[in-house]
Amino acid sequence: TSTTTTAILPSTHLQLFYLLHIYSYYSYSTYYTSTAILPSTHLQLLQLFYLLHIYSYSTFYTSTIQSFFLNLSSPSFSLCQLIGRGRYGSVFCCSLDERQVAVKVFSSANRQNFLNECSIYCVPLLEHDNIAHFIAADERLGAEGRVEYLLVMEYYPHGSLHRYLGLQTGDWMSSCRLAHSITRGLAYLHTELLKGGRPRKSSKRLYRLLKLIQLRDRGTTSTELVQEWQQAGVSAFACTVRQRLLEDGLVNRMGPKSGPDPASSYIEEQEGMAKNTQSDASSALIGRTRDGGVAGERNRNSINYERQQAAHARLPGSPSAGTSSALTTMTFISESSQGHDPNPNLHLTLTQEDLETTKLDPREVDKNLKESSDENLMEHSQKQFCSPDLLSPASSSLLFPFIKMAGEASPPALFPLPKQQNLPKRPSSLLLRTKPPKKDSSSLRFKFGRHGKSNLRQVEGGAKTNAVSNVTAVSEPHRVSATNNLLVLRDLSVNGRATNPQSSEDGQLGLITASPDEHQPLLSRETGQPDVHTSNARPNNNNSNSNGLVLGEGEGESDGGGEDEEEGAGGSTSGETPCSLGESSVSGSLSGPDPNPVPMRGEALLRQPKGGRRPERPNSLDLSFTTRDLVSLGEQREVLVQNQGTGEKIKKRVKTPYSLKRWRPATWVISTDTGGSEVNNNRGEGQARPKSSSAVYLTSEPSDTRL
Ligand SMILES: Nc1ncnc2c1ncn2[C@@H]1O[C@H](COP(=O)(O)OP(=O)(O)OP(=O)(O)O)[C@@H](O)[C@H]1O
Repeated sequence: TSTTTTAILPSTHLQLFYLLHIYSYYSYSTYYTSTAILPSTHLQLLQLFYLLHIYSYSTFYTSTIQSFFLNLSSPSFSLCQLIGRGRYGSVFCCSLDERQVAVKVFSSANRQNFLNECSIYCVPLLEHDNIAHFIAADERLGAEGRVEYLLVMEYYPHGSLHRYLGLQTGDWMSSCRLAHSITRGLAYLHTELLKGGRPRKSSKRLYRLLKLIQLRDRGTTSTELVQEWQQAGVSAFACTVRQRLLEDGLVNRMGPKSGPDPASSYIEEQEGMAKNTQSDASSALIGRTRDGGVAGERNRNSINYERQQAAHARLPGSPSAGTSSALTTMTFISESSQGHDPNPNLHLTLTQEDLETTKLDPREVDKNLKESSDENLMEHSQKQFCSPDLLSPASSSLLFPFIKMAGEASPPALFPLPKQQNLPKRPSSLLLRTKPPKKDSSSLRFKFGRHGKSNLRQVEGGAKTNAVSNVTAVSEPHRVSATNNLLVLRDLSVNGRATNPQSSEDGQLGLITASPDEHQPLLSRETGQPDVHTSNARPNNNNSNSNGLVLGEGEGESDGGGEDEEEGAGGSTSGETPCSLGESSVSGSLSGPDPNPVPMRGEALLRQPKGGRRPERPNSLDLSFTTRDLVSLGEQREVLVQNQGTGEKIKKRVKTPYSLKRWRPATWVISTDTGGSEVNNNRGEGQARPKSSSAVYLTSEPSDTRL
């Protein structure tokens, strides 16, 4: 197909095609499942590939088969040398277009076996190194004027495995290689192509195409064929007729939803013929029984001899009425047709001859039918491709080589391995996405003040100023983490409000999902606290360092932030206005007795503009973090580390803005050090934990941006 496709596809698409070809080896069989797994872009590519593949196949087969028809029917083509003999035919080595091929010749009596074998080879994607390559099929008149069927395959000089092993002796390694190649082919056949023996739609189409070509009279339809058979007095088996009808797409494999089934009508006709003529007991005229009221428990898809006999017994004068031994047909009936399934009529009629010749085990057939259901396919695919450790060689997935191959052939970002769909749930951690800074995000940026600017930007502006002053003016170890806390502080400050963790009452750590006072307005709780700075000075805080200093810094910076007029307005409502943010957060973050707390960037960020009105609640919470912030954080941290010469980790607790409390995640953890331990000053012994604030944990390394 690659050759064919090369001619079809523009060269620019070839590379993509090959990638998809590899990709398809493990995704094609779960094509429908993949719709849930694959990103939409990949899915589109896969669909494109799928169409191309079908197209290339049909083109390939049409052209190849037609050319072979010409050659096979030409007198130059002759069966040269007999190389083997199987149960259903003899195999010859032939020369065709100066190419050695193996031609398996079926007698007319083995026509059904010929069709079966053709149907296997016509399955798309059957191209595999370890599977014999099918070339063409045809029928012709043999030497004695009898029809014979030809199956043309690639010639393999080593012959069958049995013959090879009989003639050769090999060492251990070559035996292992041999076993591996065999199992690869088998695994490919059994796990990816024919799920339970049911051909796919595309294969059905190709199969039909092939069979139409095979028909001597190419224009013959199945209806005409049936008539032809009837006129000729041919006693056809029901399965054969159905097979023909299936080939031409006149019936569905699953049976019609309503209306008469052409196959069954034909079978009924045959039954009528049998009833009228009462002549041919071996004419295989058994159809389905239509009595849905057969008493007793019946197994699903079981062979129902009783029904069979009852059906025949209802035929007056049927020769089989008294001679059940004359029955040559069995009927598989899907019992789901009597259940709730609206489209259940899975009627597979198999003759006794079929069962004998193909050595079908009814239980196996039943199992395969069940396995071929969509649910089972889906389930199977889920197991195959959604295992948590698909890439592990230890995985039991037989497709591992393909997955591995696909993973190697394609960049992981381009073709991510299928993962189980994540159901939306409350996150236990938030991933800080790196995205380019937006001009304005209406979803979470609040509009404060008269300037119409987002609060965030105002704060950021102030933060930069403060950060510079911090870096230059101070050299305290804890500032490292304080600067890193900017990630969280910024996000918190977006909402213009933070709660004081020290003012909490219930002692619950912020790691819990929801606080008991989740629905209580923060204002009502904190109105008793005239100033948040007062609450910061509570003695239970092991971080209660120099609130006054922090306050002083905060005020100074607030002034510097250019929000004086708003600050004045917010003075009376300091408990609810954002102006108290910075102080509380900084006071929470500075660990240990620090006599010289210094303004930090995070502190400045928390210094919110004090608007005359409360901010609106956000419709969504964006905790995105720009790469620019990361870079700046990293730079500032380096500077601070150099200045301070220590890597002491400091955690910072901040107040949760009231507007955030309703949407905050269960835990906000900034884990900037994968290996490092968290510093959590909320876990202090006997320390009163904040009632409504979220705990923010920060470790030292700024490289990881996982929140
Ligand atoms: N493509 C081929 N290339 C070379 N030798 C072949 C090829 N196909 C078949 N043969 C030879 O012909 C012999 C008969 O093959 P055939 O397919 O008719 O029967 P089988 O596969 O051995 O068994 P069965 O009768 O169940 O199909 C094989 O044992 C093998 O030696």
